[in-house]
Amino acid sequence: MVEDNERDYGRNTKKNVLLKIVILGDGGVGKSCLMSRFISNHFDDHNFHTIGVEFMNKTTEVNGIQYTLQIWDTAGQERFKSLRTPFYRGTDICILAYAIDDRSSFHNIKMWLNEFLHYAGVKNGIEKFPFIVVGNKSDVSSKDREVSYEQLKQWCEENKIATYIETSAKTDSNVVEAFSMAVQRWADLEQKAEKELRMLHHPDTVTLHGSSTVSSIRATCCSRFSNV
Ligand SMILES: Nc1nc2c(ncn2[C@@H]2O[C@H](COP(=O)(O)OP(=O)(O)OP(=O)(O)O)[C@@H](O)[C@H]2O)c(=O)[nH]1
Repeated sequence: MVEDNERDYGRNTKKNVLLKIVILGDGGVGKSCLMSRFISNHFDDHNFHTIGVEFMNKTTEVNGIQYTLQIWDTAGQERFKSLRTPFYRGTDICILAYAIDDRSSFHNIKMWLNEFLHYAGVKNGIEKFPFIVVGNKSDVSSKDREVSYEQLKQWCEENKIATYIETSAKTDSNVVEAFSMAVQRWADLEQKAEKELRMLHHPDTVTLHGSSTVSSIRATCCSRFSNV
């Protein structure tokens, strides 16, 4: 995560959490359009390919916590690989995008996942990193659809990715929801990691049968204080 002096996750909801998000996927699936729909609620029917990377910031609130999202739109074309991969390090959330009317972009999600894992240096396992798979262009007619929602769901289950959604940058369907889901997933995993860390440093606080971690910690604190 990008360091932020104001950060105080989980305690003071008025403070700001800064998160770096990268959007990966084949050229033409709509990564730039997803970013501009989310940032400025704008859709441009252009056909320019991104070269290298571009990033933009947006402040948003999820579950009462304020986040500044630094969103990195990357070039999906193979020839730009060396320009985009150096920017993967330090990423907090990875959006893997495909277009629902383009089967090959869906099959390539695995390649994008592996490229990200390699260059971002993610070592803790896929299930511990906040990935979200986004099937864009959900506005296309059913005769043009080449990937079903069921296939998306199944692929994510097989690949241990808990968060997925279909969007349309064109009609503004589920775009804000996709980013909110991604942030929520990050927050859930962060909370889980903090809990694990607490357990590691205070192993004596979690072994009381039938009591929650919080009450176990409280119980330990009280007995320590009462000994003073
Ligand atoms: N029907 C439809 N078209 C879309 C949608 N999102 C993007 N497009 C179109 O898809 C084309 C490619 O969109 P981009 O956002 O440039 O795609 P990209 O993934 O950023 O492509 P690269 O920069 O080459 O990696 C453009 O012509 C967009 O207008 C969508 O939700 N629905």
